[in-house]
Amino acid sequence: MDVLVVDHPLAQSRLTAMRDARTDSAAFRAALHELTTMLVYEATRTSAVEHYQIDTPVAPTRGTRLAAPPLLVPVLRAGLGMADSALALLPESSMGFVGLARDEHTFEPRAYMESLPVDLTNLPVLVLDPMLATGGSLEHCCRLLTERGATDITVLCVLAAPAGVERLERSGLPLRLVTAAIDEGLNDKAFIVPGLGDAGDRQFGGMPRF
Ligand SMILES: O=P(O)(O)OC[C@H]1O[C@H](OP(=O)(O)OP(=O)(O)O)[C@H](O)[C@@H]1O
Ligand SMILES: O=c1cc[nH]c(=O)[nH]1
Ligand SMILES: [Mg+2]
Repeated sequence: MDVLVVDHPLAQSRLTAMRDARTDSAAFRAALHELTTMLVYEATRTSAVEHYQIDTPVAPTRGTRLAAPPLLVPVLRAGLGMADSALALLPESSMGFVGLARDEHTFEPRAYMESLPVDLTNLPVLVLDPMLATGGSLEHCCRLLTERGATDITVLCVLAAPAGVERLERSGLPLRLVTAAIDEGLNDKAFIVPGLGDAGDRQFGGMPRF
């Protein structure tokens, strides 16, 4: 699996703001928006392009656009905070949604929402979820996508734990991972260490578990 760590100083400064326990929800969301812009920019660096003819005010010239704008798939809740900035950079993209909540005791993802196109053949997909911890949630999401024919999936996250990276690698799914950092590991509650806490709660506040 191809793994890209975006270690640009501007990306790392947004990540630091997100890690800092003193950062309030508004500032956390703002840092996530800006960091997502940088992650999308790096993730699409190698995207296929097509050329077409345009006229500047001075002369005809060759224009460039993405050959196939990717389907964006934020994983609810935490991935919602990445959706707007990704769509701003990729305005021709469509968006699908997957809702997953990790069980606090088993750490297994529980699916509660799935809104995706039926056929993803020949469509690149950009999955948005800030956290790759055990990897259970993102593996589940990516399987939903490959069951619909996706063969070109880029997972965009803010933080990854080595266990999650290994799990995605072992899954054999057609994935690429773009992240701002790979952290030390997981604690006994399967939270990333040093991490940033619960990315959903830090954006939107705590919520009762089902
Ligand atoms: O790699 P894993 O061990 O599966 O953990 C990562 C998942 O946990 C978080 O979501 P969470 O279940 O907390 O839901 P939320 O976004 O609603 O807070 C995060 O956004 C990932 O989806
Ligand atoms: O550290 C973690 C692990 C899973 N989900 C989060 O939001 N944070
Ligand atoms: Mg959460």
